[in-house]
Amino acid sequence: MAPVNAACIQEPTHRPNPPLSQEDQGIPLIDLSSPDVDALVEAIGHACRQWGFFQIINHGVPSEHLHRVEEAVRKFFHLSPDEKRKVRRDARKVMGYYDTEHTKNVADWKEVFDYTANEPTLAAASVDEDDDRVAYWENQWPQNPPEMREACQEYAKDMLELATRLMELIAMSLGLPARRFEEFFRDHTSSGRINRYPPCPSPELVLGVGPHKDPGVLTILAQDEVGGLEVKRKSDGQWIGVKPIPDAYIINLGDVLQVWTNGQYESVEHRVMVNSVKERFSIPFFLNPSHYTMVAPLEELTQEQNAVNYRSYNWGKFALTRKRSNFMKLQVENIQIQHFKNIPSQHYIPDSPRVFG
Ligand SMILES: O=C(O)CCC(=O)C(=O)O
Ligand SMILES: [Fe+2]
Repeated sequence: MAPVNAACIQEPTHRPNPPLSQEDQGIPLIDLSSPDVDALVEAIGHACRQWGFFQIINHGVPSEHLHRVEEAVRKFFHLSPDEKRKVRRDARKVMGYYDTEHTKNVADWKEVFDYTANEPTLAAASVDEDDDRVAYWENQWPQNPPEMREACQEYAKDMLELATRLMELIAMSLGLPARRFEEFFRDHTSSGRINRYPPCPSPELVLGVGPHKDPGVLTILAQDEVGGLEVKRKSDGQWIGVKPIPDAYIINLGDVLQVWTNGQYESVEHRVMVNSVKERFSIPFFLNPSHYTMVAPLEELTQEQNAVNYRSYNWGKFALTRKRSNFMKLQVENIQIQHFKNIPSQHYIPDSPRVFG
């Protein structure tokens, strides 16, 4: 087993504390096949407000599609490091394999494969606010195993369908028309990811993924039976283990939804613990808007609340800034959604890092 690299070691206050983590204390479980739409919308609204995190069952995604991805990626991750690095992600090619991701400047104990769902994806070329040039993200599929490409592409279609349905339910839970969010996804920048967390000789010192909030609209996550994901409960800040449930998906709200709802719904911090015995796989799908979307609180909701709680920002530039900071260790704090929060009677936030560029 590879020894723990110093770059992965968490500050003592961030280290996992397995004996204290309580599994699944009330994380909502929602049956999407319920014929009572009003009750479903109410359950979704409640879960979004109280937790920002919930699990769904009977979601309509064929389980064979997920199993096909699981089998293919297991073969891929068990190839030699040299073989995997043939499709390595770098600063220019933003999709592919990598094993150097950092969350908030500490290296994660994991390896990853990323692919874009809408290929080629129209994206921002630069983090500079005055630079309007666009780039196209393309996928790098491994030659081995050859079936991985098709399995992931088929799965991405399922995820988009499910995400569209969830966004309709979320819109209704806010008293908005079901298709209120549709306009933001014309050239969506959604992506799929496979996380593999190898067994670790010192799981008490590291995290598979450090505490973070997902930056996009929402995440649909499949986890295997090993467990390790924890969510920070909004009501008391306790870390709660998210119990693996066969055939369920975990949904967590991202920062964009927090801003669109003017803070009515919040993205929630989560992290991943690893263990010394078993490898773990998780398969998230990140629903993201078109790169040119100016993310801002929806007018209907700011009128209702008579306040605008966030400044608007360009999604493509935000996403690119975050992608770069996750890829290497930086000397400054990386960009976070709280930097866009409006503070009454204050025009700027003195200690915020430079936002773009
Ligand atoms: O592995 C998990 O359970 C969660 C991973 C995660 O939070 C992420 O990839 O953003
Ligand atoms: Fe996450």
